[in-house]
Amino acid sequence: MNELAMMSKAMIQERKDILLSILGGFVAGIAGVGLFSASGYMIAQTVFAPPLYTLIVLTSMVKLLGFVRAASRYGERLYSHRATFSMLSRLRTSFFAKLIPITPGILNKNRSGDLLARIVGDVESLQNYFLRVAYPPIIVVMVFLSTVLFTSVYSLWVACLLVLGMLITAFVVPGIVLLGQRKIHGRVRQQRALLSTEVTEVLYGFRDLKVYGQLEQREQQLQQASAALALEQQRAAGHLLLGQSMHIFVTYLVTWGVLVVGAWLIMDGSLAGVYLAMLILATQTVFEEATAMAVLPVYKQDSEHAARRLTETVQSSDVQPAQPGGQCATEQAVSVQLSHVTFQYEGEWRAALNDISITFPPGSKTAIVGPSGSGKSTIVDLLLKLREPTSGDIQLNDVSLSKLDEESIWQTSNVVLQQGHFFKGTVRDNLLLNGEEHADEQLAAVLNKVQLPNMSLGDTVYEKGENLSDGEKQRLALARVMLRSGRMWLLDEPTSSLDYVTEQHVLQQVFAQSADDTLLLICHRLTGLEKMDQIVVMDRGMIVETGSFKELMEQQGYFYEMKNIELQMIGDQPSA
Ligand SMILES: Nc1ncnc2c1ncn2[C@@H]1O[C@H](COP(=O)(O)OP(=O)(O)OP(=O)(O)O)[C@@H](O)[C@H]1O
Repeated sequence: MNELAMMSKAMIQERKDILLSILGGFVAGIAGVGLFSASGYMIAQTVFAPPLYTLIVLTSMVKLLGFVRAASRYGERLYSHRATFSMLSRLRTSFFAKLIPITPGILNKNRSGDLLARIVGDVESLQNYFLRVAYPPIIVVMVFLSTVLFTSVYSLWVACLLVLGMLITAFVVPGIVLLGQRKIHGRVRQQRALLSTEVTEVLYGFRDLKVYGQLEQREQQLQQASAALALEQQRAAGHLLLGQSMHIFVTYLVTWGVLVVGAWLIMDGSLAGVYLAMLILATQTVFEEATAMAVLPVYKQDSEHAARRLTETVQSSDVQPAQPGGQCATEQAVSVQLSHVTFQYEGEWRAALNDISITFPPGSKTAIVGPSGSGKSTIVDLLLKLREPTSGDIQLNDVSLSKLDEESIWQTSNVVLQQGHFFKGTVRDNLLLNGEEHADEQLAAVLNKVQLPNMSLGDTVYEKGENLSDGEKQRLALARVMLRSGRMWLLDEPTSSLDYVTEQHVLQQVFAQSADDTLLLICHRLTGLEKMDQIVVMDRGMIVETGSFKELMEQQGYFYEMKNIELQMIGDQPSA
């Protein structure tokens, strides 16, 4: 199965532990068959009052085999689980490595709860592929062939009966299990993803659901999803039980068969009666060792389904994984050039950006303004290589983004996104997100610059910055960015929640620090734009005007109208 190629690759890397676990499993299986055969033989021998030394040898053998069985079973479990956990860790690492560069595309398509279920549940399920699908059959076949060889020394009929029983165990029972399994195929996984999705939606949207009076209804949906998952889990468990029960049935059927054939052979004189108990116990033990075969199809399908969902996740994105490329020079301010850039979100009928061409010279300060939805934030996403343009080219320092390593772009960028994320921890943790070293004095100074003098570095920040006001979050995001040394500033509405005075003070600090750098400021408010080198006015994915504040006001076009409306709104006199 193609989807499981990643699992096979991981297994090859753990081949030493895998070989040791197969060896351990084989020795444990053989020792088990030997142990019970020797016990059966010993019980039968006691009837004939054998010499003491015979009993001593048999008893010692039973004890020794018991010890070997326990020790090798322990070894098998130890190495197989060690291999499994190493494989899972490799899979997780490679899955995350593929996932991270394509995250924007993935979040477009998957609900976060479903994604969570995939990342945690599906990767975890793959452990069953090795532990219950890949290596147990190898051990079963080896132990079984050895047992058939052993029984054939005493009776070919018994050996044939074992082969017949094993064929039923290996093909008929799993076949029946597989038929039923198709019906419940993947339903547990789907229900789990659904429940995870419902839980995240309720957690994220708790306040809105409460205010809109929808909480009770969503709680009911949550309970329904939980009940549906429990039902599917019950069905799946029942199905597993059915497979195991059928296997036990076959085991006893074959054991009875050996008893009948053995009795017949004894009467016939072709088998010594003392061996009958030994053959019966050997049969029962070898079939017990093969229990894994009955549930193998269930786990095989489950692992395939999990692998398919994981493969789909990392394939289903409009963004290609990054190819290592050139480095963006950090010692100089960055020049940015967009040439005929068009971008369309997957599944959208309208382009978010339509044939945009614009240059931001090194060290320039540009404001991008325009109505909501005009494509301003999309430009930032494209510049950060979080998305690829549908057509056209973007160049940083005259090098196409497609040739630049995205890490190097991020390193040279000081970014404040519209919805910056804050992590559970302290203010210090959230400031030091970039991994750079900064003394507490530096951190406190930067908090001062963004007008957060009362916030101390040890203050707790809740997940998503729940305990901070929107204005505090924006100032903390600006403080975070001011600790970086990038030469390209991309600020997407960084002060939209601040009052005018605080906004001007904070922006002044940002402009002072970025004096020699290229800066792009996306904003709705048109105040304070006089000092920008260039203002880009956007509407419906297109650039409708560019120029300095003075030029645009003189043109009396789109920007002039916007400015007048703003002045009227705040009760100022419209411009002449
Ligand atoms: N993830 C997405 N999937 C599909 N369409 C999107 C996505 N993000 C944005 N869009 C659409 O792309 C267009 C441009 O969005 P963008 O966020 O760039 O606008 P904006 O000018 O930054 O808006 P705002 O000022 O409200 O932040 C909008 O029509 C929006 O609906």
